[in-house]
Amino acid sequence: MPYSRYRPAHERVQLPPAEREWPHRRIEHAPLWVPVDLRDGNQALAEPMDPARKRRMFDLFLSMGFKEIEVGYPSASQTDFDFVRHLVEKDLVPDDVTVVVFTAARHDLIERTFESVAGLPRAVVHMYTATAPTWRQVVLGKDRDELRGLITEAGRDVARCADALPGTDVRFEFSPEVFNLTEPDYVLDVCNAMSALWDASPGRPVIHNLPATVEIATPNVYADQIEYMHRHLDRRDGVILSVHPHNDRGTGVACAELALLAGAQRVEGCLFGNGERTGNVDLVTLALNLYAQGVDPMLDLSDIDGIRRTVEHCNRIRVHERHPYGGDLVYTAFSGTHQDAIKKGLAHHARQASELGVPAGQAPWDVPYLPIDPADVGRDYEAVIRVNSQSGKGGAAYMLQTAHGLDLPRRLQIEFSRAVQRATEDSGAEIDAEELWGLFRAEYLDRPGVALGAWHVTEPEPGLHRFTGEFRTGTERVEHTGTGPGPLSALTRALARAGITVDILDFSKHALDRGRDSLAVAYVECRVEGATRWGVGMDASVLTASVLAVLSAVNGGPAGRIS
Ligand SMILES: CC(=O)SCCNC(=O)CCNC(=O)[C@H](O)C(C)(C)COP(=O)(O)OP(=O)(O)OC[C@H]1O[C@@H](n2cnc3c(N)ncnc32)[C@H](O)[C@@H]1OP(=O)(O)O
Ligand SMILES: CC(C)C(=O)C(=O)O
Ligand SMILES: [Mg+2]
Repeated sequence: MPYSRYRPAHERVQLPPAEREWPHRRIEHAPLWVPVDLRDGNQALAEPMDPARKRRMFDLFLSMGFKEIEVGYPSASQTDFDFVRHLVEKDLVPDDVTVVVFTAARHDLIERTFESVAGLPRAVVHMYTATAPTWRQVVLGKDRDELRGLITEAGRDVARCADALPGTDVRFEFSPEVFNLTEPDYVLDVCNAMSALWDASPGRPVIHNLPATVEIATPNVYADQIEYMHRHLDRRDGVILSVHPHNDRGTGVACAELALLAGAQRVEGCLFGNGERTGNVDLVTLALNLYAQGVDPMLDLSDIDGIRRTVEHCNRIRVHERHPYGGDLVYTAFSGTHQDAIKKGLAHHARQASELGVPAGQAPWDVPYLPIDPADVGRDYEAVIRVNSQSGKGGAAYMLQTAHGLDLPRRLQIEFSRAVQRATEDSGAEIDAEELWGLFRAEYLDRPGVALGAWHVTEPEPGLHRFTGEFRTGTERVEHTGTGPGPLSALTRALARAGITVDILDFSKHALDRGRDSLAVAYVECRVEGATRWGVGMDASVLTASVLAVLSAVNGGPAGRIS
């Protein structure tokens, strides 16, 4: 591969003088978020959104709490123009929301843009022109001064059109497209010229949006470029410094975050990172990254699957299973040690919440392998742990616990996990909660072998129990009696008389759910004919569950013979 054709970023970008405070800063509040899905995202779709899909996306933005929304490039297509008119004529823009319309720096396109917003109380007109050397020379055919002239002339057009639209409070946005490949002194000069022309002031700030149109360097370089602008822009308190990262190197999110450290106040991006080539920066990830640091993201992401469904419907592109925060698999652990840690972490979290006397959803979050509580974004815990051949004891135990209320003793978890591993290795597939339950039943509850007919336990004197019952295998039936200090020891004596030697090593039981009619489950670890294994019994009566558990252990090995 001819890698030497490519130049490193430091040869392509004139780096600004190094004045950097951004490495020492922290992001302590959310920036102004601006979704550009209806423009930048839409222009990258094989099948651009029709009016119905555009409307659905717009309504989603409102429900999530966006206050500034880029709604299209109305001079470029009739669909975009009509969509802006639809918003105006149906009065669909709430009082606290401002729409942004996008235009190139061309007189005819600017005029058409203003036609589209007539009747809106507020709008941002966003004008762009590429400023980087290759674009100047190859695309626009202009030198630095000529291009500056073209931009300022179009800026005057924009201001004139705004004056001619008295009912609409127009604010201005300028994007030096490919800012990140433009010489710092040149782009600073052009932006300052626009601030002067549009009279940027705190009461009517101008937005300077500095795109990494094509990502070409590590995020620290973008941060340096943004900090340089932040420090040197004229009328800084009359400028909203905005960023617009793309994701060509896969570091769009990092660029946006470092840019915020470097002084950016506003971020343009798309939900789940749709957009040209590898996409615009993903606003969902950015917002939830803040959330995961304890910062209010100022967006409602509590139904992430609903948001994802709408975005997938509108874009006709699916969100990847591993996509941060929203993918199907991102709150799921398959591997044994992760499952074990999550299971312990969730139990610890529940205990902490009850010690603090707060609901689990309010208690501080510190669960291994889960950066946020899946419930906060509308995910449930059931999907957190899934079982395949790489899963250990914890995963299967967690699934039996959440789906069926079973609290398996640790050594039983280990024993059952071997059966799970055999089953999943044979199939090569994942096992779902229903299949796991079927396997558990077959392994412990429905074991063939010795069964019990009629039986009863009496306590002829305190501390002495007598078990009498009919043991059956196939057509054989024998009745035996045994006595012992407890009902189970009496049972083991009766079994010994039937020719089966059983020692009880461990025993535990619990109710399956609260309430008087609930089932009881008993777990018993036995040495049967010299081999140690577990049995499980389930019944409305604790005693019956315990007796069945012993028989389950008996039946766990080679078929027992009774005599
Ligand atoms: C990074 C970004 O996302 S930028 C936004 C890109 N989005 C889009 O292009 C989507 C919609 N665009 C379109 O539908 C069309 O490009 C239109 C309708 C806007 C213009 O179409 P046309 O007039 O046919 O021009 P076309 O797109 O072929 O070429 C662009 C022309 O505008 C010039 N131009 C490009 N960008 C700009 C700009 N920001 N400001 C002024 N002129 C520009 C080019 O130099 C070229 O001029 P030339 O014809 O004299 O060589
Ligand atoms: C803001 C505009 C010009 C843009 O989409 C880009 O540069 O990526
Ligand atoms: Mg873009």
